[in-house]
Amino acid sequence: MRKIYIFDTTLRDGEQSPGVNLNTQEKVEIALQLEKLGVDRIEAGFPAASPGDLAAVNAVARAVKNASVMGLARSVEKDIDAVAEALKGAQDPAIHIFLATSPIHRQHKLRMSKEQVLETAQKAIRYAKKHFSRVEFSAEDAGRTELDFLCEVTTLAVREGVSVVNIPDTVGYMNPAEFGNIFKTLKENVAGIENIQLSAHCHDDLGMATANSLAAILNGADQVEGTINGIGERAGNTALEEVALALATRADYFQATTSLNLKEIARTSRLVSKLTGMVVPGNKAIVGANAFAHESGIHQDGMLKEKTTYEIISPDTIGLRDSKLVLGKHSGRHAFREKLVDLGYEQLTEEQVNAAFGKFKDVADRKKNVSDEDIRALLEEKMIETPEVFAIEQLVVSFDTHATPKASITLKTPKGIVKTTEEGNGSVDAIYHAIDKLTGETVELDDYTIKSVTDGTDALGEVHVVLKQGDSSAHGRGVSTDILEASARAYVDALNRLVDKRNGPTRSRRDNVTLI
Ligand SMILES: CC(=O)SCCNC(=O)CCNC(=O)[C@H](O)C(C)(C)COP(=O)(O)OP(=O)(O)OC[C@H]1O[C@@H](n2cnc3c(N)ncnc32)[C@H](O)[C@@H]1OP(=O)(O)O
Ligand SMILES: CC(C)C(=O)C(=O)O
Ligand SMILES: [Mg+2]
Repeated sequence: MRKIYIFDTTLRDGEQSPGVNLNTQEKVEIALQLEKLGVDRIEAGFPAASPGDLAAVNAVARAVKNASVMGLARSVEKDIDAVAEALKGAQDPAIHIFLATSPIHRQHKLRMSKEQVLETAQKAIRYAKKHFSRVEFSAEDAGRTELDFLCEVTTLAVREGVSVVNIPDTVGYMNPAEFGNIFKTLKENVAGIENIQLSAHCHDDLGMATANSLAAILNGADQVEGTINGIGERAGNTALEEVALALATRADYFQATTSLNLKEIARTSRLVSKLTGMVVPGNKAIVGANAFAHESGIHQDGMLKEKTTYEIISPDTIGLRDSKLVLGKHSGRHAFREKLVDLGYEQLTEEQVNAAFGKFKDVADRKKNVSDEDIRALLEEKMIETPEVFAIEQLVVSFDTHATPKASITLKTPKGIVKTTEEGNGSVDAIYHAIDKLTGETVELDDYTIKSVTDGTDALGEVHVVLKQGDSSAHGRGVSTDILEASARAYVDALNRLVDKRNGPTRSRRDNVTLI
């Protein structure tokens, strides 16, 4: 297996993400985690950018012991001096200098001819070599540089004794075939290329950074540059975790490996996200919250039978505990039953599971994710099987800050389906008036409590009421994503229990199940 060197630029190119600004302490914290992850090279910043960045790079240089710490410089002496200053005290320092080589950059930005570019690069490399034994040279915008000129620049850099020539696709313009061909061409045409390392530095403007980096590896690149979570200028850089996992998962194809301790990937990703404030999208490869989550019934069934049906990477490879089976409206009975067993409801009959599953699908239609608490709440309600003397068929509530709240209820009663509309001091009061009228029961509301059983605005609300009727009282509970519906259900549940009590010994089947 060929070793691919990992050059992490989270603290430099990653910090170039709009809105990201890491202080010294944060840079050191990330650098130490990158060291644990096992990256070979850490580009800690751009020391000429500001005294603060110079100090931060210096702090990183002094803290890190097991990776080479590097700083970036333009091909100008004062930038190189700043890197030399910043890397004082580093165990294994190296400099990264760059100069754009593409016609667009030469003409419009640098305003240099090809000859001036070659001359400037040569002078800068020579100057850098006075301070550093290891110099990396980058031909900025290499992707849009004429191939013969890129060969010329690389030949010069090799001749001047750099250790690494980096080929950046600065604007993410390349596709894998083209980018791979650059490496093949350099390998075949640059004298002495075998004495240096070739590096790939890709950006993700067209979503091809990882693919381009892998194409570079297949065509001879020794090093890949990138960032954790793919953060960076504009659409970001190559996500290093993607390259590392592609190499590890498809070692059969790439025949290459890295020195990364893959188990540190999840932790590193979380830290970088926390300190940069760059939220990792849920569907992000490898480190997104959904990367090891399965929602649909067919996939969950496959996962329960054999994980490799739907997972090419085991979550524990990157330091996560387990895959997640997320219950939602696409889930099926296999996953639902598994969840019930997990939650301690293994004694339920097939009939009870089916009834609970139907209820679960109702909630899932209204809620993005159905949590463990939601399921517990649903089951507890389902399993207390008091005979349903009264049942809500429909509830319509009208609320207006300038009018009296009204509730229209359609109720199933022993006399048939009945309907009424009543007003109240609030929406719940109107609902309870309407239910009183339809049931003909005279009760007193002794207690009413409401709580959210799960998180978020689409959480399940749980309402508890206590109704008194003469000497008798009964507790009722209702659960719904809508608190008015939960209130109505709790009230009707309590009424049913009162009637059940009045009718003598319970006819409910609640003894079959254990309530938690
Ligand atoms: C592709 C990349 O990611 S490159 C790295 C990008 N990162 C950064 O730019 C972050 C740090 N940069 C900074 O803090 C500032 O830009 C500084 C301190 C480097 C320079 O600031 P200023 O002196 O104010 O110059 P400014 O940024 O406005 O312009 C850049 C100048 O550098 C020149 N330049 C750009 N790249 C290079 C290079 N590799 N070598 C030499 N000169 C360069 C530009 O042509 C321009 O020169 P000009 O002033 O003669 O027109
Ligand atoms: C400085 C260079 C390597 C860079 O970040 C780029 O070209 O994208
Ligand atoms: Mg870059």
